[in-house]
Amino acid sequence: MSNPTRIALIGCGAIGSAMLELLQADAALEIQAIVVPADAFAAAQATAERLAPGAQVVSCVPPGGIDLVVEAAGHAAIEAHVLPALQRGTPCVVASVGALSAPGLAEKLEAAALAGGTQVQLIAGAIGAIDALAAARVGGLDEVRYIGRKPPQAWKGTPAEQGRDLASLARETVIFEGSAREAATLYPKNANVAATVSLAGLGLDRTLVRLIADPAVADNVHVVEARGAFGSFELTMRNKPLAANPKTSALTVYSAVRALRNRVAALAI
Ligand SMILES: NC(=O)C1=CN([C@@H]2O[C@H](COP(=O)(O)OP(=O)(O)OC[C@H]3O[C@@H](n4cnc5c(N)ncnc54)[C@H](OP(=O)(O)O)[C@@H]3O)[C@@H](O)[C@H]2O)C=CC1
Ligand SMILES: O=C([O-])CC(=O)C(=O)O
Repeated sequence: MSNPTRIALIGCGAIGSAMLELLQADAALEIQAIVVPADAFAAAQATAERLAPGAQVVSCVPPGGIDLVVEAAGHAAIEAHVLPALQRGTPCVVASVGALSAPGLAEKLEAAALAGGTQVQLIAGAIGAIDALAAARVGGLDEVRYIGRKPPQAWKGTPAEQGRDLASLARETVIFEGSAREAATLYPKNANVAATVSLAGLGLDRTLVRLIADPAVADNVHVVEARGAFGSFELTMRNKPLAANPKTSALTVYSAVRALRNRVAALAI
């Protein structure tokens, strides 16, 4: 049997710890390091002892002995950890796709990957049909719309709280309408999907986004409507949120685990 792929996981929150739980079963994938800020060390150590006893908890991706980096931490972690890893030649898998809404960051990621002779992979995360959308782009797209609908509690700690009490919303309320770039910038923990849909499709500035707080739903509901030379599609996802973070859908965890498993699988799908 070949040596396992040695992984550095950035972030040990709702996504990171759920990934560790699932990856315990994968002999071909070995968590070598868990990268978290100093104030999250104790909690990450406790999680590592339970789910990845061989992993060291550190504040930076170790410069050697890592074959693959996976980010599940938030936008700031891209500049801090993903760019340097790419420059060193380590491939990276990224969940915080909304970070690419910052001017110049996509170009910096490409330049770092080119300099390191490696690749950065943006996962589909909480949304589906990214393969279909990216393929449809080849033939030309006319319009792509994305609607993100979540329960009011999922919008806590975001600009959606300005001028309204989320807890007392009686009916669905549009909290944002605009471009995917603005959505991903204003809602870094809630609009990664908006960025992913736009990067696969019409781009951050031409993708129309509506975000809704809806007391009538319990799931994170994502709708994509696309039209172009290929024809059209409408996609609705009703994702179960993670108990540890209602902003985040469980599918994001499965998408990240799938990305890692596909990197070592003899047959990938
Ligand atoms: N592509 C997609 O579909 C989706 C993407 N996401 C992205 O995934 C990210 C993580 O989600 P989730 O796990 O639910 O969030 P959590 O807040 O539960 O966990 C984030 C973790 O990352 C750590 N962290 C924060 N900043 C850094 C940093 N600079 N370096 C290393 N670790 C850091 C946090 O530490 P501490 O506790 O100290 O802050 C925490 O351990 C989100 O911020 C979002 O950007 C989320 C949902 C869907
Ligand atoms: O997990 C989800 O449902 C989507 C999400 O938070 C995001 O787009 O950032």
